[in-house]
Amino acid sequence: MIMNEPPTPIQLPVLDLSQPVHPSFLTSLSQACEEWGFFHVMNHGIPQDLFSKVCLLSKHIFSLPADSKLKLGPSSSIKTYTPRFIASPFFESLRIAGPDFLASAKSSVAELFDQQNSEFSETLQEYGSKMVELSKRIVEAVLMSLGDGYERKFNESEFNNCQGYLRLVNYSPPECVEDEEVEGLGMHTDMSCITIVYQDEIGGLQMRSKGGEWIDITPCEGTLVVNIGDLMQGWSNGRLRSSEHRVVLKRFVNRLSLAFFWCFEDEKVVLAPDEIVGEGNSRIYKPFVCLEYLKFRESNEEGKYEKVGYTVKDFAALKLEMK
Ligand SMILES: O=C(O)CCC(=O)C(=O)O
Ligand SMILES: [Fe+2]
Repeated sequence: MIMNEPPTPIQLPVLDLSQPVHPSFLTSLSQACEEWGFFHVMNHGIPQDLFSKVCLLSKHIFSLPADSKLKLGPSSSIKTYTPRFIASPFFESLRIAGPDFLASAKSSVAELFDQQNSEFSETLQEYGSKMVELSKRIVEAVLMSLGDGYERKFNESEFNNCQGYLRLVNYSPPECVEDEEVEGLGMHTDMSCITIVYQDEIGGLQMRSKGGEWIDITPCEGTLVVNIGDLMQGWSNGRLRSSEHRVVLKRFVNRLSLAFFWCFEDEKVVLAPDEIVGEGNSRIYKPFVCLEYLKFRESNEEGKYEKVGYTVKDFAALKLEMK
């Protein structure tokens, strides 16, 4: 009998921020960004205690009664909360927007509690500002991986006005499920330049290969997951891949994640610089305004997360003339 070989586990590169990036590492980083659009980061400067604290505070918020949480959205003026049954039956999230994470957290907290809960706002402020610093360092490494000196050329000029927001996500445990695999968040690409994800020890995040195979991204203590988003795919003329991913849940198991999205400013015109396109290569996207793309995505995917098919390709791909 011929046994099928088990699939080779994918070893995504781990960017180690405690030391200068080695040229040989840049090769694996650029390969991973091109092939998978995913990699890990370690020695990122965010202490485990801070993750634990943010998770604990998030759990407390998600455990509040539904009518309290609904004061934060989706129909209220503040709109920071996405309840279950929008993205999926299991997914609920709270958004804290930068650059003033403190003010953003405070405005949600003020709706939820009679008294000021300054611990929540201050912790989220600390987490948000650390994530901003981390995002800048990661973008720098990604630019280095694209070519010698690109971080010096483009980091300031193109990425200086980026902004971040944080999504605290709670996945309720599926109970009676017929299928073995339950999607907590269906297949999608992120609208960001890069996304940095902390997932708890449960795991469940999966990336999709170019061939359509789902590959587990197993949690590893001390590392964070980084993925390339659509804005970066557009800006890099497709050299960096914004790959589809999803979250699968285990029966009876609750899952929590913290996703940080680092994005261009709304008014930015996203256009790959000539050097990034490279001589002799065709431009595959027309220039587009960041906010217009975000609006395009929002108008196409409300309540349809599991069916997401629209990406930067649908929005900005140039129809190449056949020769
Ligand atoms: O929950 C996760 O691990 C990932 C969430 C995600 O992909 C997203 O919010 O875009
Ligand atoms: Fe995502």
